[in-house]
Amino acid sequence: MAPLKRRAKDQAGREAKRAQAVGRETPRTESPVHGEPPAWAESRPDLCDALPWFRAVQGGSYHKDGFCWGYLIDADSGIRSYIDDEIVITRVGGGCTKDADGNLVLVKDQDSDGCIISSLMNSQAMKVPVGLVIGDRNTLLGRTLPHRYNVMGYFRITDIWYEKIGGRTGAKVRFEKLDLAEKSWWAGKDSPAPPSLAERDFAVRPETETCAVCVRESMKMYLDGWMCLNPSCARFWTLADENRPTADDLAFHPAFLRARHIPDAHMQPHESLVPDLLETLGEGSAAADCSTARIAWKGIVCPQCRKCISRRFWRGWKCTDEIMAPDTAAVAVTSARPACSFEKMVDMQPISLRAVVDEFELSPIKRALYFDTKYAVPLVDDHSVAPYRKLTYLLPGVGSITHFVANRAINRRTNGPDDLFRQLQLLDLGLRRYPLQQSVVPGTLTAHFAVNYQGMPYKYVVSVDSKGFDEASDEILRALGRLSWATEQAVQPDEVLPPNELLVLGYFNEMKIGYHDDGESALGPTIATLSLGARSTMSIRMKYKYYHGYSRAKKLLTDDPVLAGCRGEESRRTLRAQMAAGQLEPGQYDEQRRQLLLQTKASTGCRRAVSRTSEAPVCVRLAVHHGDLVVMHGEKLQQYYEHAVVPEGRLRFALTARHIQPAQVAAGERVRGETILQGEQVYDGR
Ligand SMILES: O=C(O)CCC(=O)C(=O)O
Repeated sequence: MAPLKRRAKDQAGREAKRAQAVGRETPRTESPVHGEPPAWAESRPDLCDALPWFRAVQGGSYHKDGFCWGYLIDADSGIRSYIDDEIVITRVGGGCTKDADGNLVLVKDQDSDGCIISSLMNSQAMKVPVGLVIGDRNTLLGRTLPHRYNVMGYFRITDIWYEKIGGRTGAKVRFEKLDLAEKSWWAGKDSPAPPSLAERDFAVRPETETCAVCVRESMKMYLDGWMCLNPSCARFWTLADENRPTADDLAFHPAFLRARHIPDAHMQPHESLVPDLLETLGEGSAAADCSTARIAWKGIVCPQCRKCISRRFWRGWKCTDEIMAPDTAAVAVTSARPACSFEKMVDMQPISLRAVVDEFELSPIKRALYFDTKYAVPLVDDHSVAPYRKLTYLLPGVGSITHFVANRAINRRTNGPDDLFRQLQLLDLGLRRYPLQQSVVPGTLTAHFAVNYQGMPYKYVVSVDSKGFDEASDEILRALGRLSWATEQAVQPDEVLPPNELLVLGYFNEMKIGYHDDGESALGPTIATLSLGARSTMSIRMKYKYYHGYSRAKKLLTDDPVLAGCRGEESRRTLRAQMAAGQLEPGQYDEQRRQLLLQTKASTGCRRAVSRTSEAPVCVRLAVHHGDLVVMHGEKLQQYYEHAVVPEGRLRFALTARHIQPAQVAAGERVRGETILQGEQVYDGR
């Protein structure tokens, strides 16, 4: 085989592999495009993180504040959709569901009350250009698109109208490219240049006719004849030739497709198509100023290869990354494209505690505590671990949560929380964001940074190699000393398993960790966390299935533990007792539970009205401050309950220590886990 031909064959094979790896059909061997998009992405979260005009991680339209800002044209643009080098005609989303073949079908009539339609109408009326993105599942264009998501350009909305689609009224929109002077990058390779502006006939327009019934004008959009396009008219979507049974095979009128609007200097987009976030963040001290701000952990468009990249690293952005979302990683492995070397690391100057803590004197002499009776009220112990205040929340038969409340003396002590907060910022801990394991949108990253020392990969994210404690700094080991101390204070002596694993989480402004549990099989039942920097709120609630007694798929629990505070608790407990006493057959038990839980509208025995689909109410809520320690104990606590943490300031660290059963760690790795704390690494509780 001639080398060139072989290369082409290899390329086609790679394309096919790539498509398979990301779960798509093999792209048809379509004609190539003429150029490269000004920005592109391999995952939807990357795209939306980097482009302010397209923040919609789901759905085809990004609309906000009443306007439509961005639109995605992907696999299914609906019947009578159209695309060429300058025009896009597509369906308007909303009111659809997927049929058995995955095609979107309208389930209700669309009208201008819908937020997508009204946002498009507003953008048209107020001359707001809309950014268009084309996905490589679009087959209408008939050309091979270079990336999964490709930014096309800014378009104006020229027409929004209604058609009859599958017996329903559905809206359509026509976009026209704003810049008619330049050849579109998605035009066919070697295709002729577009006519110059001087050569164009801007007068071409389809004819309009007035409906004899509703007296409204409609354009003659279809070659097959004029129709009234007013959905409230009796003549809507009816060709003059009424003998035609359906209007499904209509073709657009050439004048409708050829019509172009004279460029309008006043029609300017709100934002750049490819924004330069890095330039706005500045350099040196200016950059340090906002290094943890919400805007500083948005994505950027790589200035070298134009890929949209999320901020995965504590210190900045890297275009090529060894850990990616499953679908994007597959692309990286099989893509013929050489890896881009671009990276931008920010000068992260330490942030003072003053900048993240709102309290007048940073830490209280002794924290005054108030407990909202909406949530569990703890046992308060001011003596046994003074100077800490010890708050214990007991979940009978399940476990406990112990909150060690710090104060000024504890925090200010040399190498105490105040020092640790600063020291951790000076270290290069290797914190980064990972793709969430279970996420509706593949490639979604955690909204916090993480690094794991020894042991089990962090369950909340994809598996990652952890560092050994032999690589841990003195600061990390001192934190581990505090966490070991807290574990010993919170747990009965015969139940203490010393922590041998530590997870550091870092939160910038507006970062958080959503509801999850820490119940990995190889982990002991105790989880201790040291909190540094901004205050946070920790919420604990029963998992959905234990609260309701059935899974989200409405499958009854086989073994219902009937936890205190669950929905319909008393009745569920009675039924379980009857079943245990042999008064109910298993089938009767299930039937009665089904009636109680799934067939009644509202639950009984709850403190608030709940629907059959709502999440369990928060049962324990902790205000966790700088220097505080929280210990969760009990295997069942992780099995039955879940927790979330939402910080409030510009920077927070959470250091969480757990015990991993050594048998679960590969033999060669165990030595890395030895944690012999020395000298001041051992904490004395002061
Ligand atoms: O940020 C925190 O305080 C808690 C982190 C957490 O939930 C975890 O490590 O599982």
